[in-house]
Amino acid sequence: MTQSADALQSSRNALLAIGLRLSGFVPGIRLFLTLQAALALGSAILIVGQSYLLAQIIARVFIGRQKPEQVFSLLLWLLVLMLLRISIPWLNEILAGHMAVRAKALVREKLLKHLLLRGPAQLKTEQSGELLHTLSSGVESLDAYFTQVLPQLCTALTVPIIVLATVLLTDIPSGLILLVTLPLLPIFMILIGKQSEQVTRQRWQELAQMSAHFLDVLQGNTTLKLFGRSTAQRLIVRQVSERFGHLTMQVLRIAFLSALTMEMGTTLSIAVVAVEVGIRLLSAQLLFAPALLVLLLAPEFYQPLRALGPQFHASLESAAGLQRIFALLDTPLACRNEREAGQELRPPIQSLQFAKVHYSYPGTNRSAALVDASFQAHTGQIVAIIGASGAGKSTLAHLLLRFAEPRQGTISLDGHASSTIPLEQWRKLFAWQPQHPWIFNMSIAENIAMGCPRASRAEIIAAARKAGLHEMVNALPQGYDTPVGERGARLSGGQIQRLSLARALLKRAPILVLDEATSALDTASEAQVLETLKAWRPSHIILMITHRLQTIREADLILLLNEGRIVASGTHAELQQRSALYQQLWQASLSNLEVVL
Ligand SMILES: Nc1ncnc2c1ncn2[C@@H]1O[C@H](COP(=O)(O)OP(=O)(O)OP(=O)(O)O)[C@@H](O)[C@H]1O
Repeated sequence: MTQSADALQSSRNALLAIGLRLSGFVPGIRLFLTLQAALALGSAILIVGQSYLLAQIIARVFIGRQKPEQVFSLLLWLLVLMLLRISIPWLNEILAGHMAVRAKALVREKLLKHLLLRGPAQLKTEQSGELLHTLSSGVESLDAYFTQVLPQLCTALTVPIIVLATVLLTDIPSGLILLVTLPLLPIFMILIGKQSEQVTRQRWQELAQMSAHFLDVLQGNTTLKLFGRSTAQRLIVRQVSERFGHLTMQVLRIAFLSALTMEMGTTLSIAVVAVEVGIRLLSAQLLFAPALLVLLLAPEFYQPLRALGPQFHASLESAAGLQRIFALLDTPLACRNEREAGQELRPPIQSLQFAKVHYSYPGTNRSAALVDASFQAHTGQIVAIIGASGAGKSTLAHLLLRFAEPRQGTISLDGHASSTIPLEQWRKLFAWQPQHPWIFNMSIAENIAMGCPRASRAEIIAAARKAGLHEMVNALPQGYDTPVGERGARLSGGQIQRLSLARALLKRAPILVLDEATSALDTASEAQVLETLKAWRPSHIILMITHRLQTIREADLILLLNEGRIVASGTHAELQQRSALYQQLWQASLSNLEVVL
């Protein structure tokens, strides 16, 4: 009994915790619950009224031998109550449907915003397919929570109490039987449900894993085919599907068992009331009308609890999805939250500074990705960041863009530390061309306009010209309206890079961060891009991460990174004199060797 009470408590707490958590960011939940409770109360009163009228009509016609005309007004009232009772589920559906749509939109928005705030470095630790599953199915599970679980819970908490009070007032012994059998049903249900809770959660995780795996296999289809690994992957998918099927059957078995227990429990309880009422009616201890009222009310007493059984399983399904959503929302951000108030910082920006910046990726035992990095850059300068693969170049850019916060040290713009400036405002000051640009399944113009959604077509074309993309786009039959396919499938690597550069240029931010901006370009296109950057230099700070040393000959400052440290800095001429490592790299790039930096 203690165990069952615990189970009851923990399930109620889980549902309550979900409600409380949701009420934090879905306004109107309290009002929704109040309306639901009011509708449940209305429903309970209508059930009692309807049963009372029916009992009276039958007693008057069959026992009192009254003519139908004499009970006409009662019949009319019965019709009115029946119509009102029918309208309650309809009202419920509208209300709950509306609330579910609103809650889903808000939760999805909040989750997406949180994921975007986590930035690329942190998101790398998640599986895209699993996130997609949570964003779609996890959020959709709110539907069941609002349209089934909460309304049924309100009904189950209200109707039995009103019905019980009526039966107690009508006939105390029958009321006592209902009272004794009442707690047994939810306890049975929750005891069985507790078992299925774990299986349901497991099933959710399995489904999420399966989605993640499917996405991985689909995206890496070409590689799998080339390396002859598609059959092995098919086998893995089959195994995961079989495990998922097995868990689904387990959930269904438990659901069936719980439904059976509920049905048997309620049928037996109703039978006990019926026998007790029948015996007392025969021995004239009870009149016909109250006896009939008790018999009519007994099934109504158990009905909401019976209906709660399947809803309880729906609630477990919702809880598994919602718990994953809350876990994602609870993941601390690697950067300060954009809502935090801070100073206003607007262009133009004169300088940026790294002062003893230190960073190590969370969850890694390896040495820090960036150690004690210090440098200054001013408007009008091109700063080149070079170094071997894994030296920490992208990490430096990510910290500057605040996809992560330094563990130690400060990054500042015009003397204002990043921690004092709201994230959204900070990022407005940067245009970024990432190493692996993301191209959306939209037209070329729409993709470029990501850099500035209000840009006119003329501005988009001007940015494309500067990035050396215009000629190619012009040659296409649909020009700038050409759809580029998923992840820019219809574009070459070089075209994707130019499109991404056009997007960054269109943003007209005072600081331009280019991560391998020209790595996929031919020499002529690269020269064109470098000319554009030279033209932008006077009014911008330009940071270029590159492996191609020829492109940075004219940089004002070159930072040479090695194992997370800036081991040398200066102009090309200075580094030629001072740094043996730089000389080595320069010689290697001059002789056009395939140097893996
Ligand atoms: N999300 C991450 N989690 C854990 N470690 C990471 C993560 N991203 C990068 N690292 C590690 O941090 C170090 C620096 O990586 P970073 O990407 O900054 O190098 P890089 O100089 O830009 O390399 P490349 O030229 O190949 O792009 C590497 O050792 C890398 O393995």
